[in-house]
Parts: sequence; C-alpha cells; structure tokens
Amino acid sequence: MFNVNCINKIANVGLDLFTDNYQMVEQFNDADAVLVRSSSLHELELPKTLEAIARAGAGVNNIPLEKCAENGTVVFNTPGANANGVKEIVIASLIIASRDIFGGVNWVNSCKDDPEVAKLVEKNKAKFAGTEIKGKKLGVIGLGAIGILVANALNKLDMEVYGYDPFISVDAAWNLSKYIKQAKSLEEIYRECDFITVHVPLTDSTKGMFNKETFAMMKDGVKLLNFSRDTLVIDDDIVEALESGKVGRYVTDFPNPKVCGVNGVITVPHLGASTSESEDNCAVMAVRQIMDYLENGNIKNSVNYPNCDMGVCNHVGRIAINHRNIPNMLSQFTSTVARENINIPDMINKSKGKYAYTILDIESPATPELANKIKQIDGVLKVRIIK
Ligand SMILES: NC(=O)c1ccc[n+]([C@@H]2O[C@H](COP(=O)([O-])OP(=O)(O)OC[C@H]3O[C@@H](n4cnc5c(N)ncnc54)[C@H](O)[C@@H]3O)[C@@H](O)[C@H]2O)c1
Ligand SMILES: O=C(O)CC[C@@H](O)C(=O)O
Repeated sequence: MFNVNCINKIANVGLDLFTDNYQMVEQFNDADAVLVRSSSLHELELPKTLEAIARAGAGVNNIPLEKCAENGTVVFNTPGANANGVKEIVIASLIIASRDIFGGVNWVNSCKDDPEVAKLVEKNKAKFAGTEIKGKKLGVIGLGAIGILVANALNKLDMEVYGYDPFISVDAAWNLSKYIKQAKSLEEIYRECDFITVHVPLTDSTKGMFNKETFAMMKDGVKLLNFSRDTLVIDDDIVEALESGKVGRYVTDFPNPKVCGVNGVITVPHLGASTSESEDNCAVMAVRQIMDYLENGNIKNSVNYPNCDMGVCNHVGRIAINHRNIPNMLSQFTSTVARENINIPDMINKSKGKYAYTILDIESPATPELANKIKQIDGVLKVRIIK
C-alpha cells in the first residue's frame, strides 16, 4: 500500500486513477508520494521514506530540488500540461493591456444608478479607447511549451512576433511557426517590441532579469506581461518605469504589495493555469508519473533525476537505486549482485547532472539483505525493492 499526500487541491480526474493499492494521508511525513501545486516546500524536513514529489504544473521553484535529490526523492513536473491555459490568458492580457477595458467597466459600474447611463457612455467612452494588437511587435522570451503556443497564436492574430530562447529544444524549434522572427539577443527584443511576454523558469540566472537597465533599453510605453514568476521583475524598478511612462502597462499573474494598485499595473490572482482543462491535464500526468515510479521504478519528466524507463518488470526481481553520478557505481552494483550468485538479465543506468539512477532486473526476488548491501556503497542515496 502506498501513501499519498496532497498539499494543494488536485483535480479528481487525476486522483481517481489511484488504485486500491493507494491511500490518501493527511500528513506530509507519512507520505511515499506528495502531490503539490504552488505551495512552497523549501522549509519542510524531508522524511527519508519520501520517494516522490509531483508538481502538478510547470514551475518547480517552490521545491528544493537538490535537497530532494540528496534524499533520494524524485521530483516530477508536468511539462506542457497547462500551456494552453496560459496561452489563452496571455492573449486576453495583450488586449486588456491595449485598451482600458477594466477602467471602462469600473466606470460604467459606478454609473449604474444613472438613468442616463447610455448617453453618458457615448459621451465618455473616448477616455477608455486604445489600440489594436494587429501589426504590433510582440517579443516572446522563452520558447518552451507556453512560449511556442503564444508566439504561434499571436502571429495568427497578425502580430509581428519575435522569439528569443538560447536553449530552445529541437522539438520546440520544429513546432515554431516559420513566421516567427528569431531574435539574436534580448537587446533586440527590447529595442524592437511594443509588447513583451516572458515564459522562462525562475532560476538564479533569470531572477531580476527585468530591471532599471533592461527597461532603459525598451521602447517608450512598452507593455510587459509576466505570467512566469514574480521575482523575474524587480518591483521597485517596474513601479518607477510605470511612473515615468517608460513602461505603459504591466500585466502580472503574481500580485504583491509593491505592485498592487499601482497605476498601469493589472494584477491577476495567479490564474494562468486555473482552467479545468489545465488542472485536469496536470493532475492526470502527475498521478500517472508517480504510479509508474512507485510501481515500476520508471522515471518520466523528472527535474532532478534522469528519465529512465524499463517498462513493467517481467523478471523475478527489480531493484531501483538513486545515487551520485560518480565513477565505478555500476560495477559495484553488479558485483554486489553477482556475489549473491544472482544473474542480471536487464538493467538501465542514466545520469542527470550530479545524480544518477539505476534499475537492475534480477533473476531472484530482491531481498532487504541485498538492498542493504547496495545501500552500503559510497554514493548510494536510496535503494528501493520494486519486486
Ligand atoms: N502563471 C501560471 O499559472 C503558470 C503556468 C505554467 C507555467 N508558468 C511559469 O512559466 C514558466 C514556463 O513554463 P513552460 O511550461 O513554458 O516551461 P518550459 O520549460 O516548457 O519552457 C521554458 C523555456 O524557457 C527557456 N529559457 C530558460 N532560460 C531562458 C533565458 N534566460 N532566456 C530565454 N529563454 C530561456 C527554456 O529554454 C525553455 O524553452 C514556468 O517555469 C513557470 O514558472 C506559470
Ligand atoms: O498550479 C497552479 O495553479 C499554477 C501553476 C503554474 O504556476 C505552473 O508553474 O505550472
């Protein structure tokens, strides 16, 4: 029986996939696997028994990835599962950044008791007029699951789209419309674009990427959309840029006390992925990945361990080992098994950065004694008997 703890609300269509071999538990410390959305796990102690964390979403800055890897806890996310939800809110945001729709709606509501409201509207509507997005230049920074959908969709709405992503994957490049202009640098995006939308993960290198210096390089009145993460933007600098008119509008999915209520800021309560479709997609992908890991030892879409897939075990036993990516690990595993006079008919070993993962299929049932012997090898972080 596996114990699963949900830290945030996870869509039922995903939870319903768990079989009778799983039970939901209230306590994080009792869980073999944890499902989470945006709650921060950085301050939590990780129990050694915690096998997996699945982030039902894309961003993993709320999870201590290295601490988890050291604990032998595999962290998954759900790439692309909520990308369409974000794409659609970005399209809406470009339009609400171009016309004062919110200002107009709020003003009309304030006139609701006036019997002359229809006449008032015609007299005052010019105050809320704006521009169209057609023909304007849009810079898309980060061409992953979301950036690609955004770039292609806005190109179809007749925007001139520039894309920038020095690390673009081959798959992503195949999916990008040929009409998207490839920006060679961020400076090119800043210099050319009327609208900029950012779709990069929050990392040490992207934190604060929108600041005084970068705003200075942008066109006057540029409109910035941030559906990625709050601290990509330096709050004091965006407020100053809005006050000076350098930035015309800032639409952000991440309200905080510094930007809420500031003229020119449109704050959205982290709604990018809050559609039933995105929530369902993320939940299903997260649960399937956890089940495959717990039941078969397979890893798909992990952000701190390598992908590793041996399918369902057709041999008598299977052992899964989380370990450091250092020399001589594999030969120590195989010789430990050989000393027990057990054959290894199949195996896989993959690495990702400082960490590696090995699955050994063996011709005897895996025993706690054998697992303990492997655990003694220097560099081993966790050993699991799958079968
Ligand atoms: N608002 C929301 O509800 C919501 C929903 C989903 C994702 N997000 C955020 O959006 C981010 C992107 O999501 P995704 O699904 O597109 O992820 P993704 O991993 O598919 O794409 C990220 C892209 O950013 C690129 N990149 C990384 N560093 C870069 C840099 N310095 N300059 C340019 N490009 C860079 C990568 O190469 C990759 O192609 C997530 O990390 C998350 O923070 C927010
Ligand atoms: O779970 C959510 O609502 C937000 C998810 C989003 O920020 C993500 O990074 O995928």
